[in-house]
Order: sequence, then C-alpha cells, then structure tokens
Amino acid sequence: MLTIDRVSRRFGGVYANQDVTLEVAEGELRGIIGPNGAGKSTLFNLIAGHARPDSGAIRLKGRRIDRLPAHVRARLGIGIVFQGARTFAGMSLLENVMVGAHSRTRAGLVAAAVRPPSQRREERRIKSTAEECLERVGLLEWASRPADGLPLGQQRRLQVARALAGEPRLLLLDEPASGLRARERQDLAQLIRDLARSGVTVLLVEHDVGMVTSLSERITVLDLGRVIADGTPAEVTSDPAVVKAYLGTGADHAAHR
Ligand SMILES: Nc1ncnc2c1ncn2[C@@H]1O[C@H](COP(=O)(O)OP(=O)(O)OP(=O)(O)O)[C@@H](O)[C@H]1O
Repeated sequence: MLTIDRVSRRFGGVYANQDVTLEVAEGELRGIIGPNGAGKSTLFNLIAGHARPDSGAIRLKGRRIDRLPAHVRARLGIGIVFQGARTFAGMSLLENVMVGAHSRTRAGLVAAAVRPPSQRREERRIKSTAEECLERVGLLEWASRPADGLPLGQQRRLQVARALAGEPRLLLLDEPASGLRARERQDLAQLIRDLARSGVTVLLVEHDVGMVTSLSERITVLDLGRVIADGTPAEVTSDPAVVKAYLGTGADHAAHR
C-alpha cells in the first residue's frame, strides 16, 4: 500500500528524517513511536505532501507520490489528522465535516457558498457523506450543534470525521490521544480499531505507548530521524535500542519518577 524508500529530509543541518524505509500493507494499523523530535510529524508531512523529501521515494500502491502536491495526494486517498488540529468555531459539527468533503471537490469551499442550483445535488451528496462520517465517529446526534466548546475527546473524533470525509484509503493520525482523559482515550482507541477493521489503512503516531502497543500489529520506532526498530509490539518494546532511546528523554525520566 505505502512504501517509503530511503527517505531523507533535512532542516538546516538537522536530519529530521534520515534514510527512512518502511512498508505498510493494505489494511494494516501501524504504530509509529519515538521520543520528542524523532521525526514522526516530519514523516507524516512527507507522506501527505506538506513537505518534500530531499532524497528517497514514497509510493502509494506502486505509484510515486513524493513530488505531488498535497491536494492531489488527498485525492489519491491519503487523509491526515494533524497534531493539535483545531475545529472551526462558529460552525456546526456537520459544517466542520463538510469542509473536509469540499476540499475534495473541484469547486472548493468558497465556491460552495455561492453554489448555483445545478450543483445542489452535489451539495446534498456532500451533506450525506458528512453525516455518514459523523455517524462513524459517534457524533451524528450532535450534527447541528456548534463546534465551540466541544470537549477535547469529541473534538478529536470530529477531526477524524473531517478526514474521513475525504474518503481516505490511508489515514495518518498524529498524536490523536494527546491531552485526552482515560475514558476518551479508550473510546478513541476503539474508533481507530473500527476504522482499521473497515479497511482503512492507519498510521498512528502516538506518545501513549500503551495505546500504540494495544492497537498495532507492527510498530516502527524512530529516533533522531532514523528507524531504529520495526516489528511486533513485543519485539520493539523489548529491543535494547528502543529502551535506550526512551531512557534518554525527559518524558521517560518523568515516567520513572
Ligand atoms: N519546519 C521545520 N523547520 C526546522 N526544523 C524542523 C522543522 N520541522 C521539524 N524540524 C526538526 O526536525 C526534527 C524532527 O521533528 P518532528 O516534529 O518531525 O519530530 P516528532 O517526532 O514529530 O516530535 P514530537 O514527538 O515532539 O512531535 C526536530 O529536530 C525538529 O526540530
């Protein structure tokens, strides 16, 4: 499904990704972990098209995509939920999701506001797609409520719904559980599991290692821009290089207190 072949990306003198190689099978739920600054978000940006690699190749179902703009990659089936993504206040939940669907249409969001009657059918289609997406994340009953003041757990689900409106085959989730309470985390984990079961290939970047190990079949570990381990949750969590990488971080010191 997704092949990343010796991809490197530098910012100034720093390698954010260096010779990163990984392969993700169709329908897989792959966890990606690593200490702060390991290069996880950079890797997502390279896959989704918000950054270009300096070298190496990225292929989606065999097709080279690393030089394509982000909106073309979205049309090819790559969806992303950015780290700390915000909802649009002043819009309803449904409208928030419809924005995601419009980004896939030719007309785009601005034109959507002045859509002539001939395009109303497309409008209805987008609305029903958005409603389906809200249903998938369990928010349909609140479709018409404003997004303002939505609890964080529901905001994350709304962002997932917005990404789903683009009908992704590959969904990149960047730290979707950060800041969530235990119950919200469990609900989100179940949602991610359901998405993968429905056939969406999922790449999950998450600091909550427990969540990643419980969800993923395989985990790729990055440290200082490089892949330092790749295997089953049991393999990577017992890998000395992984243990060492985590011991070097402030987060891990905190965990050991
Ligand atoms: N746009 C940028 N300009 C300069 N340096 C950058 C940029 N984006 C990332 N970096 C650097 O690249 C490295 C990898 O950053 P990245 O955000 O990809 O790591 P991460 O694993 O997602 O970290 P975190 O877990 O803290 O979100 C870091 O050293 C970071 O400072």
